[in-house]
Amino acid sequence: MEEKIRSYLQQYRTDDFPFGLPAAMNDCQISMSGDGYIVDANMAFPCFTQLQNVMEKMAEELDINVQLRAEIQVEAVRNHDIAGVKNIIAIASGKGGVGKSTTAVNLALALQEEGARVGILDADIYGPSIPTMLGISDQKPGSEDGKRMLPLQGQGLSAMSIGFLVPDSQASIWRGPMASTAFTQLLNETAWDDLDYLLIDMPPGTGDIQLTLAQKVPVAAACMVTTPQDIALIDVRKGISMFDKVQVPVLGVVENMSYHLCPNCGHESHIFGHGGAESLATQQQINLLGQIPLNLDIRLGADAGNSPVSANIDSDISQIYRKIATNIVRDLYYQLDWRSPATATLSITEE
Ligand SMILES: Nc1ncnc2c1ncn2[C@@H]1O[C@H](COP(=O)(O)OP(=O)(O)OP(=O)(O)O)[C@@H](O)[C@H]1O
Repeated sequence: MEEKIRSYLQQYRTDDFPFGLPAAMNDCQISMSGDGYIVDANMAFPCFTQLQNVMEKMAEELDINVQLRAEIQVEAVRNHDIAGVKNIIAIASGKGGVGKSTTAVNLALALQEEGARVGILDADIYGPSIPTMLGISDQKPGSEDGKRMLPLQGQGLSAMSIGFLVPDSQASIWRGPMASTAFTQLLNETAWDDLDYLLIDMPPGTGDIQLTLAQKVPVAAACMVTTPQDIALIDVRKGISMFDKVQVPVLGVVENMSYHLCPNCGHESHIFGHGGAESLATQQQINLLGQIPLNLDIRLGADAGNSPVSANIDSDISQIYRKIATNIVRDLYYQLDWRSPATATLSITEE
């Protein structure tokens, strides 16, 4: 039976496991326990939900009892010297107000639910909103060694923001170079605690500050957040070309406020237009990583520092964010991790 289980995992194919399960695993041990089996899976990217789905299908198809014990062991896809962080992912938008910060926080929490150690860095020097969204705006970071600040903890995430350090009114008068210096200090002088992923909530837009940040920070990849509206989509194109300039791969686009689902009758209305992000993704040859509805719980959660992702991990909203979060780290692994079977190997032979 152990062989059957291995072969099932080898042949299993979905978007998350396009080369079968072993290609996404660091290790897999199968043992017998009572009248069933235990699968100890060590995965290369966080994907608890998808893995659980595989196990349930396998139990049904092979007609066996299976218990899953999963661990996540992520590696850095890019070399850098930011201590305590493996991979940095920029969450960016071409324009303000599309829900970038809300999306960044909820994706960070979703990644955490999927098994990763996650942090979030608020690069929005002029309008830091992460402290409020995590419900920790009244806290101040401490330090153990007098050199590096300890990140604050909000809903399990390690967080750092200029909002913890100076009043809003003070940061808003800083000029570009001062703002980007403040940001690089926040990144370098925080004692990040062995994070698999650090999500950076980028300032909206594609001006000088954004370009400097994209250049200075060793970002593994970026994700763009947009609404389906034309004007927001035009700005996304600018964002993609900004990251292209500094050779940061853009994994894809997340469409926020994509549709509204009527809580009474279930009718889906496309308030800000329909299909925009999908056609943009096709044109720009990037992935549509997912679509998030306009939802009252998302707005209330962001205001109250109580995200719907962690408030109810089985809710539809939570599942949407968790799938998008897995799509992002999955693509990071398959497209950029040197250990991934999809990463080309280059061999040079001497004539
Ligand atoms: N999917 C959603 N459903 C309902 N409300 C949302 C959703 N996404 C974001 N919001 C709300 O939209 C407003 C703007 O969101 P947010 O602050 O995240 O935008 P932003 O793009 O980061 O803005 P800025 O450009 O100022 O940094 C907030 O009130 C937030 O609660």
